[in-house]
Amino acid sequence: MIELVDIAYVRSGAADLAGAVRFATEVVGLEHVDGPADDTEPGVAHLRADSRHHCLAFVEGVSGVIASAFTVDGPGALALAETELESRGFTVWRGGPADARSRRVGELIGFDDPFGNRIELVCGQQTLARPVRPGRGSGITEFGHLCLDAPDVAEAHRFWSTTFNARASDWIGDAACLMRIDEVHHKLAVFQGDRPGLCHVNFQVAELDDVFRNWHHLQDQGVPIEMGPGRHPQSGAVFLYFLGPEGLTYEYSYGVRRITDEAAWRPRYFDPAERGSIDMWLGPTQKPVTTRPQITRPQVLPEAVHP
Ligand SMILES: CC(C)c1ccc(C(=O)O)c(O)c1O
Ligand SMILES: [Fe+2]
Repeated sequence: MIELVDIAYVRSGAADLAGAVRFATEVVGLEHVDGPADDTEPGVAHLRADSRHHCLAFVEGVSGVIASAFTVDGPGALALAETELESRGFTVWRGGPADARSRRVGELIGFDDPFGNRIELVCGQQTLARPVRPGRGSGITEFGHLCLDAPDVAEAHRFWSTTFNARASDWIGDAACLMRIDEVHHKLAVFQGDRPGLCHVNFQVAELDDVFRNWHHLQDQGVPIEMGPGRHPQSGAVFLYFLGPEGLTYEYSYGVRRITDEAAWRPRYFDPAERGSIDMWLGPTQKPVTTRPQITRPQVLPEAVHP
């Protein structure tokens, strides 16, 4: 069993790098950390929400998620994870110094989950001591969770809970499973989708007011709102989903539950057919825009693995 400590980052291709960065800073409210003092790397932009050096990286190229990353405890844990994954039949790629530098981690490995989502495991993710300088005052406090697409959610849960320490916090039938790796209700979610992909990235905001203030701001900017504001009955969070460039869906949320009594928590099973199972406020839950770019294979798999 491989112990995931936290989520680390999402790395995504961007056909229009400048446009993706502009949206992530001026609309979403992340910090663009690259600058003269940060050993700028051409074609790569790092976006920051909290003490992590970055939680979102855009790489100039074909749109679509490249990898979703988690931290493990250190080089020893990473080496054990590599052995464990290989013994389970996964082809594991070990990143070189340039890969690690670009991701601001000490070491990394990568593999494809059973559904084709590229996952990276890292150790030594760089922490920035200086306060976050948000591109806009959206109230973001933290990279909250990432949500992957998979055709079979129960199978995805089986994978994440047997290979890793992910535990189901709640289910929405066969539509979604919300999983925790620490006290936070979920840091990883899997949503039913025909193909692998990134369903959304989530950012926690400081106040309830931020969700509604951001909602107005996004509407003023003509940003497509995909769902919300509403309240998820699972985590109890007030949410807002919106569509950014490159087909990337962002979620703001406020008030995610923490599961402090691990032994007492039992996952609940919500029926996706019940009105209110996704939004207790009974707002429309059908996403108007569902154009997630297909993952970009040439960027996803290093040549060493797939010649
Ligand atoms: C609909 C998606 C998968 C979903 C459901 C519930 C929560 C939550 O309880 O916070 C989410 O964050 C989701 O993204
Ligand atoms: Fe979410």
